Amino acid sequence: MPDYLEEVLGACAEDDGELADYIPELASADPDRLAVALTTLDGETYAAGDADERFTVQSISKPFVYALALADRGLDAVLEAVGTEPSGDPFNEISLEDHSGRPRNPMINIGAITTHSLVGTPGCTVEERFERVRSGLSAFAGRELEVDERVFASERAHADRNLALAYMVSSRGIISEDPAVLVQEYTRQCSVVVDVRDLSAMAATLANGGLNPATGVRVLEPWVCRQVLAVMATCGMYDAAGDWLSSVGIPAKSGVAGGIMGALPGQVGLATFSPRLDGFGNSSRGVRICERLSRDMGLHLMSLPATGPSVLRGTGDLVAGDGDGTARAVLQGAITFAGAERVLRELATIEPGDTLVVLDLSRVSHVDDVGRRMVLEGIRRLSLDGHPITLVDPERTLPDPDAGDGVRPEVVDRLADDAPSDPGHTRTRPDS
Ligand SMILES: NC(=O)CC[C@H](N)C(=O)O
Repeated sequence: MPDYLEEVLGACAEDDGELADYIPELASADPDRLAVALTTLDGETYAAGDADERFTVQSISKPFVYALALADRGLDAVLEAVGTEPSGDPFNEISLEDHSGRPRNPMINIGAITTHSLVGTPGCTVEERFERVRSGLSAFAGRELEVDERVFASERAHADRNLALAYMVSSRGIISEDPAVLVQEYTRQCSVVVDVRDLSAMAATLANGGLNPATGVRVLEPWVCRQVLAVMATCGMYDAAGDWLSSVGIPAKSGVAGGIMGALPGQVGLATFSPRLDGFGNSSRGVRICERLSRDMGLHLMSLPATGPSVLRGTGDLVAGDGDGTARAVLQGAITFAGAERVLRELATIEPGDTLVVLDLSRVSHVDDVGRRMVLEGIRRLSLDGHPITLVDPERTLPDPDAGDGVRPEVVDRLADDAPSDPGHTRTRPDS
């Protein structure tokens, strides 16, 4: 992986675009810095290039602060103030919905300024709210992040446009606090300092359903992650969001200091840094690196492998036992809707009767809620047809297998007549 990342940086070294200069301090950045990092969902981070270079998070803070607002106030309260439609406009436009006056989405400035006002418990002080933002961003990154006071002061002195946006939102009655204070605090949020390792850890936390894979800390509930990733996918790259989703296919967010952060749900978090920006305000080389990573590593959200058909091991047919009429299905991988449907279709071929049905889950890695409910419904119906059922589930991937109607299958670690498949790796029963 490190060699590959070096190779990608080499291939994307040519640069074009301009430094953001509407924030004077950003114009003094070294424009040639280039870095990439990638974090797996078991917490391994790979980095290449100027990975120790620090820069301000800028707009990449927006999805994370949106997440904190959702966690603190709930979906309805946040949706009342900020929409979820791509604006098709540049990041600093006055993009308000005509009918409601809401900012169109939380990834553009006008929506992000509004979102900042929703963080923390209602009535908290400005300082408490900012500490919630700072410590929240830090939890995503897995280390304590701080504000770059120079960039903060520099942007604060040139914040007329954001002030205009905040006054527009205020005039529509969406915020009730002083717009000047809100812009100041939003600007402070944008001035938090990160490097590419931080950003890729933050991205990996989103990709991992809210659990920081490096620290093991649960930062968000999965529903918040899903909401944030959906809005990133449609709005994260501003008026280039459609091109980005079709060419890269990774929910992502860029910042004017030159960072890009991308989170591919269930797979990986990644980040790039290169300060020169394209006409949309996205890092030029960062966009090219992400395109390449996506292409090389097959990271496009819309090209997921089929998981359903392979969930039944072997030919997929029920395996008849040693002439004793036992029906046995060996399941493997992740059981979500598509896999559970496949399992149910197979179980439905079993004629009513009193033969034993064995469902072997010892090779199952994960069962989601719908997979669990579907498998349990299959068990319930088999039981009503007269079959005793045994679940081989040494890892308890199917927690609390209560199928309703008083049906509770027998759960065993392995069948009595089964030799352990790999004596070197004896499974132990988790503490109950
Ligand atoms: N695109 C960005 O990164 C914009 C963030 C910047 N702080 C601003 O509000 O203008």
